[in-house]
Amino acid sequence: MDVFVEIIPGTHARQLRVVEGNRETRFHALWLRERSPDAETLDPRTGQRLIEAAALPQDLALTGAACDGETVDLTFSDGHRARFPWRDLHPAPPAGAIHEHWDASLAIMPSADFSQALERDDALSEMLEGLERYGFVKVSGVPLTLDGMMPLVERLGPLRRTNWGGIADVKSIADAYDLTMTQRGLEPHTDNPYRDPIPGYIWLHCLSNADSGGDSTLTDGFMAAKRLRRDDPDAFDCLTRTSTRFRYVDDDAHLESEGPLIELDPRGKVIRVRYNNRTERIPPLPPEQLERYYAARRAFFALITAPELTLTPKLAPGEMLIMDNYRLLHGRTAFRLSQGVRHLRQGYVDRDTTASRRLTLRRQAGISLHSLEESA
Ligand SMILES: C[N+](C)(C)CCCC[C@H](N)C(=O)O
Ligand SMILES: O=C(O)CCC(=O)C(=O)O
Repeated sequence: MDVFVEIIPGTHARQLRVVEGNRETRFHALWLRERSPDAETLDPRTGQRLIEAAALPQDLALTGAACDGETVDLTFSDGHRARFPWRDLHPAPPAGAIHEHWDASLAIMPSADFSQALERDDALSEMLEGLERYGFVKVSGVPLTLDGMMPLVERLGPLRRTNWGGIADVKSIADAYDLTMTQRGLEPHTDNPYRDPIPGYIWLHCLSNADSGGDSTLTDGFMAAKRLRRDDPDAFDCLTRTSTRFRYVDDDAHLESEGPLIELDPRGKVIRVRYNNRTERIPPLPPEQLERYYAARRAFFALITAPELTLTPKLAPGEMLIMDNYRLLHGRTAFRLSQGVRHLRQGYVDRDTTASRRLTLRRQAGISLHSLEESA
């Protein structure tokens, strides 16, 4: 296979081309200089940068480039010499989209076994990769104790505490201070968009369910957003540009936050959905804007409640859903208790905590992080 590097002509020697067969990657001279893998540039122990990247000369250029198939040897106009392992400048092509968007036809629900994930790193890794790919995972065999989920939470890192404490009850009670504590159905929603930051992952553990009703509903918000973008681009545009507000108030707390129902990154990729009818308080925008917003929200609501996009698992005692709260909408059907009690427990875990465990498990298993890093 033909392998070579060259300083690209006509770029003031500020770009490098790395070629292997018919695959080529281009690099900026400053990018290469600030990542030079040597002990003056990057601290050998932490990998953190020692030089100030923003203070490098803006016109820094490459003065030499060679490759022997193993190492790329570069020199720069500031006299620096950098040697990169070839594969660091030529990562394997990205392994494809890590997110798989789904609808009601999803054949196999991502699932995990509590004690296996607790005891075996490969099972925990599989659980977290499934969670990343599909936005949720159903865990079986969770102990039927109040904090039964806790040992598995602790495999990842800290539980996020809130004004409701650590792991909290979701149970109907006479004097409900939140509508989740009634026997009402709950529309598909994301949790707590009135917090900042919004909880990353929801862990919802069933201790007992109602005989009739109380089924869970799950919708892939990224799939719904994709459909909206395709079928009603004007509505999509409106929901990505209108910042709405959410509010939760009880005797001890006043929580408020705002953001769009569909949030994009600077490249236009959907990175988060928010939806919580019970607590949304859209500001009094000019009526023309609201007119458009209400039509768009209605179109989005039709999608997140569409049976062809919705899964309806019913949690049995000892089952638990872990859900990506930036992607998934969850809800439940109404129930009526003639006897017994429907008792769920819920906890939150942050996104960085969850991602960190997934990535360290990958590293342990020797799966390259390279393409992830470079595409990030
Ligand atoms: C029952 N307790 C108050 C502890 C939790 C309430 C859960 C949060 C709510 N379902 C939401 O829509 O964000
Ligand atoms: O009761 C349920 O099944 C779900 C509760 C819920 O959606 C919530 O607490 O956010």
